Amino acid sequence: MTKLSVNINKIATLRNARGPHARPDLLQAARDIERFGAEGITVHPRPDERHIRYQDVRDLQHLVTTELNVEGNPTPDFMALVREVRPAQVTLVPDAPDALTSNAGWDTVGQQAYLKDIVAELHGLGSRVSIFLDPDLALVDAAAATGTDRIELYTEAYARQYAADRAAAVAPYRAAAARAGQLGLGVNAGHDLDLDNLAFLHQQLPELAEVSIGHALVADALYLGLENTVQLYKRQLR
Ligand SMILES: CC(=O)[C@@H](O)[C@H](O)COP(=O)(O)O
Ligand SMILES: NCC(=O)COP(=O)(O)O
Repeated sequence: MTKLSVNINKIATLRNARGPHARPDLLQAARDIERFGAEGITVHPRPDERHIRYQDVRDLQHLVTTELNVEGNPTPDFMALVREVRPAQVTLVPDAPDALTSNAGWDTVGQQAYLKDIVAELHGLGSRVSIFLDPDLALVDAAAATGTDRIELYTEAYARQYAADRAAAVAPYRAAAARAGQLGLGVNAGHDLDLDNLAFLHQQLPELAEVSIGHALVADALYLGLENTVQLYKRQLR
């Protein structure tokens, strides 16, 4: 079974347009998303706190009853936050502070020693660790050597190529997921997944443990409603 973790960054973006206590109520949205059937809540606090604020992560830790997945670059501030919150899963993403959104996976070959230390510290906190990376076999092999539990396949390239040639788009992801499975790594995926491209990825990657989806899901909810949208995404994963 592939779990759906809903990324609520964009709900925070809407709230922040009117200040920290404005509507929509982020915490209530997280509770409702779980009630509507999501199996996890994902947040990606960025250094400028333009959507998820560090305090949101602290608050969510007390109310999420499924799994809280906290994504980010393991800067000193991020590490201080996860030491305090001890999320069920930490997804390491090498994004620059000024990145509009995540735009690259880890170089697990060049940064293996660094990642190994971070993974060990996160394990000491009791968190499962996932490393965001492109679907490249050498990167998967090097990720395994860091001691990470999972990888998160960065699916922007898949999403971009999907309409033109979905078989070609998914091919490197199939190979990377299969290699991860052989190495005993769990496989997550995320970025730009939507109601068009999700079902095919799920069919093609039997190893897929979890997808984290935010931008498209929140945009769809404007038209379809949040409850209906969460259920439509879950249906793609059957
Ligand atoms: C890790 C990743 O793929 C991102 O998609 C992400 O968490 C979304 O971040 P933004 O909501 O800031 O674009
Ligand atoms: N890890 C990916 C994620 O959380 C959501 O990405 P997106 O659906 O907002 O592109």
